[in-house]
Amino acid sequence: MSRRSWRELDESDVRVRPNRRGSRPRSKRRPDHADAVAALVVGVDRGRWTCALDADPDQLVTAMRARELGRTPVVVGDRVSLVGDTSGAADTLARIVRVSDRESVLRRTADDTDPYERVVVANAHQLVIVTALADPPPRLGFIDRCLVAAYAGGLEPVLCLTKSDLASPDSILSGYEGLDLPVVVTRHDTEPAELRSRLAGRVSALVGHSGVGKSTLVNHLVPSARRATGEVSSVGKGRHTSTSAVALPLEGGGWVVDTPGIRSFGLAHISADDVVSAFPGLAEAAEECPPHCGHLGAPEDPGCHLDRHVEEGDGSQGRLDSLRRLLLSRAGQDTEG
Ligand SMILES: Nc1nc2c(ncn2[C@@H]2O[C@H](COP(=O)(O)OP(=O)(O)OP(=O)(O)O)[C@@H](O)[C@H]2O)c(=O)[nH]1
Ligand SMILES: [Zn+2]
Repeated sequence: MSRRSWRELDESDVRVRPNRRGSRPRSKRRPDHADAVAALVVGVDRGRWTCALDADPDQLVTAMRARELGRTPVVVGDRVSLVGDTSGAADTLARIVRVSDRESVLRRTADDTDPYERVVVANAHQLVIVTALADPPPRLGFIDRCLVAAYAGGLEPVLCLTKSDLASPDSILSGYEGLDLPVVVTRHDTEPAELRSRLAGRVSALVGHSGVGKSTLVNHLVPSARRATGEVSSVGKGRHTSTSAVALPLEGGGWVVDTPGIRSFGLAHISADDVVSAFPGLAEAAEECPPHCGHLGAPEDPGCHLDRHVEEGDGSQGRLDSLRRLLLSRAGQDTEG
């Protein structure tokens, strides 16, 4: 069975210019950029990329994309090579000449203003799904869609349940027992120590609907970021309206990537097998399934081997149920996301 991996789904791959047979070689030799320096993209704004040299938050440089890259997407989290003026001094501009292969990709979904699914964060190790326990009430469909996006994109999901002063996490927790999903519970008046230790030294993308307390959380984690929260309302200090991702440095190492405006994920291109492959044990069992099995079980997939696998005592029913709920959310049967 051939499994597509997120690597093959990377949009930068499909945009590679075809090597037209018979076209004359370019007269100008491509520079090899032996003097290029490594940097991490931490922000993108209208054709300018903010890059941290050697991923050091104290060495920020503004860069443009070198012409030779064409329209190669460069997003927050990308590891790039810079040439030119990398002093970071005011009004200087370095050039991005290379984008490294991505270790993971988080895509936002296509919408009315942009019909393409696009990678919004590259190379994040984890996806922190921020959900309030109340006000606004939790949306399980959103969590499920985030999980699918994380598994398919090569990120480890972490569920962060906020506003625990308003409601208990118990019922939500029971809904995710079947998954090996780390859960942290937070509230605004308490230091998020457990979350902080999960983020240390890693790149973590934070996603969540408006009002769940994501900015409050980010301000705990990165006080210098001063993300606008729901309480800020005075004119001129309004809530941030930026819709692009930004990486904020954690003290002691690691980055949190805030993703304002990104509320749903591109799942259209994700196959059932992409999701199943994130479930060790079930993934191997699925190799016994008939061709093109969607793994939903009867009536859709009556021959799915996963049912037999669990009946024979080799896997837990709860875990299979969780997997199937995710497969359904991928198939668009849940539209909350
Ligand atoms: N009771 C309670 N309220 C909280 C908690 N965390 C945040 N809030 C409040 O919830 C509201 C929304 O918080 P924000 O941090 O702005 O939420 P957000 O997810 O960043 O929302 P956007 O800025 O719209 O993206 C604010 O009024 C916060 O004060 C919490 O743990 N408990
Ligand atoms: Zn199957």
